[in-house]
Amino acid sequence: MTRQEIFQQIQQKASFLCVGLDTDIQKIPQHLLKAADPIFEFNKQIIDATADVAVAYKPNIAFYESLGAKGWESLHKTLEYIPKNIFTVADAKRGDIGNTSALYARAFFDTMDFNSITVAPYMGVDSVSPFLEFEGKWVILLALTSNQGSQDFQTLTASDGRPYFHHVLEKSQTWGTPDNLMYVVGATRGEKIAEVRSLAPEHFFLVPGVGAQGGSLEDVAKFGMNEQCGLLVNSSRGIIYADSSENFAKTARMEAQKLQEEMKKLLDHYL
Ligand SMILES: O=C(O)c1cc(=O)[nH]c(=O)n1[C@@H]1O[C@H](COP(=O)(O)O)[C@@H](O)[C@H]1O
Repeated sequence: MTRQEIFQQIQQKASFLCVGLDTDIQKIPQHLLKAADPIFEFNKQIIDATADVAVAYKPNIAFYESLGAKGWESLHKTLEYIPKNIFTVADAKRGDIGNTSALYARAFFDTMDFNSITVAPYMGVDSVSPFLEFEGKWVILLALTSNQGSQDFQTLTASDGRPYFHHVLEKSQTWGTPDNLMYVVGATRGEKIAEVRSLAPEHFFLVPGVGAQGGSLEDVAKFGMNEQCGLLVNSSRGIIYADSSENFAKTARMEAQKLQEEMKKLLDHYL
């Protein structure tokens, strides 16, 4: 999927919402446990309920691989079920020496047909570039993450006096382009989003941390939006676990729609 196609979808839906499919067998409504594949059944209903307000879905791979072969099967079925015009993110946070990264890339881009994958930059160029070799696919590189531990390394000062995440943003722009590289920038880092935007004016950002982690959507738009919106804002728990009753999908839709309505206002204001 191209950058233009992602932007078109954002305009059509007046939304830059990514719904996180962090589907936890311990948290899904009890009545679904009777289904042959409860994880898929849950995802299917969430997708049906939110597809008109979501421009992306992000299954977090940990929730699936923790269940072994059955979990991978649920993931495959979920990916197949997502409408083809909606952007898909394999939130796998991979990255290893070159030949291993090449196989991770094959797993998520060939064996499965995800549009993108989250990748950790720590091992450098040869760990990231195998993912960038796939035509039409995207790397979403961790730049400044939403968690507390992001301060352990990402914001440390390098020998030239600038924080490490600045180096990640600058160096990686020699590896990929705004047409195959996005960055993860946590919503919990409000004012820092402007700093990231100044270093990567054209790139799309995947922004997790709105909802359960307390990030402000308004700040994300204020500091991060560019001419093509340039944002995919993720919420997982805030949408999919808003209700644990049989009405979960309806409530998930209401939560997703609330975010979409706020996003529409922000798009009208900033674009
Ligand atoms: O790469 C990610 O998606 C990610 C990066 C980051 O900095 N922070 C972060 O929370 N995430 C993911 O985004 C999702 C956030 O989920 P909620 O906090 O439930 O909305 C989880 O799947 C996290 O693994």
